[in-house]
Amino acid sequence: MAGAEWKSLEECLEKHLPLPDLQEVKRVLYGKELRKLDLPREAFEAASREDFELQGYAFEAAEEQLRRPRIVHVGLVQNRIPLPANAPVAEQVSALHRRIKAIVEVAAMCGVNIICFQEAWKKLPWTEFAESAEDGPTTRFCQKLAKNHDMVVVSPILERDSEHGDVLWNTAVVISNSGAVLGKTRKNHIPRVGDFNESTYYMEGNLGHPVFQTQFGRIAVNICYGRHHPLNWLMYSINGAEIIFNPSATIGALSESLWPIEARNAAIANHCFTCAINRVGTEHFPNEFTSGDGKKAHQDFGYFYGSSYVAAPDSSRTPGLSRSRDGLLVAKLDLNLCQQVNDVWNFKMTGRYEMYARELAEAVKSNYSPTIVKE
Ligand SMILES: NC(=O)NCCC(=O)O
Repeated sequence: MAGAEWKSLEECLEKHLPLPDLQEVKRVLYGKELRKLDLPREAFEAASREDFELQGYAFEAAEEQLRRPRIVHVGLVQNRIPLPANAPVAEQVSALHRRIKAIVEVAAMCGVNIICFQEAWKKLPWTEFAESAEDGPTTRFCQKLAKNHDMVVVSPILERDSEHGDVLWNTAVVISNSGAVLGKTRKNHIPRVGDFNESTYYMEGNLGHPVFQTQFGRIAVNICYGRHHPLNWLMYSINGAEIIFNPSATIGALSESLWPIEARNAAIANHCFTCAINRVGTEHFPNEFTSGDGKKAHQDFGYFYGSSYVAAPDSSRTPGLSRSRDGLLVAKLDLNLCQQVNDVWNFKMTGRYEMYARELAEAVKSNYSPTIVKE
């Protein structure tokens, strides 16, 4: 399993494939080649000074007679944790805030309207990271960023809900570009796979599938492991999401072959844009742990492979950010594309939701027996 030394799938293809083959491979793997965004020189200079990758791509939609283009620039941020996992909690938080601030400043130079960070999660002693979604230090920090840069901020945190007995949740706070907290959404599906046994970390989300109306479009957040659940994406889409962010923390050995497929498939199946964001690097913990999966005790989860990307309803997608570096991916979207693709493929119209609702309602009953026709 490659670590940081294997930079990206895209770099590998470009290095090894002759141009005509490369073009066909890109057509199949990426839908089509997207135009690179002409981002400001100062943004590239700042990104290089701060040592993170910056890439930008544009998704186009057809011109319409009655609607003007609905252009929005999204920013996806992937990063290593700046300090080791056993550094004092307050120092880790400040270092993360400093790193994010530097990246958000570059996003502002690139005209980003909505920015989303990667997933946040951990257990003891990292429960000390947990904070109020409404007025914790990270939310207050993000409110300032949002207001200063006129940018919607999606901020995944570990939430401590002190109004309900200090319950911990894996939460994304959505902050309007006015600086006001628009609301929050919680991770609906908690992984019980390999080392990612988060069932002892926090509870399954209880807020359903909220969609947030922002000045730039309707957005939702499907947190990490939720991306394996097609119905989770579906419900955000049924509630009207035009862009679904998927802040994640996942490692190569477990999910790298799933990564390019799942968010991209969700964009296609739901006539919306999806933004898949993964962290970078290997994180070491002071104590060994096992996950009862037959593997030897170890002190890290494995390699978080970055590779953040944006996918569109017409099956096109951006290349991924690198597997090894912090990065900011800027994508220019025309939200008109969602309805345009819907009008061609009609997945909502042909979805037969009433039939599935009826069948699922039966299937979850304890006395259900599956319909299997036998000779
Ligand atoms: N953070 C998290 O839910 N990780 C689970 C692993 C995965 O979904 O790939």
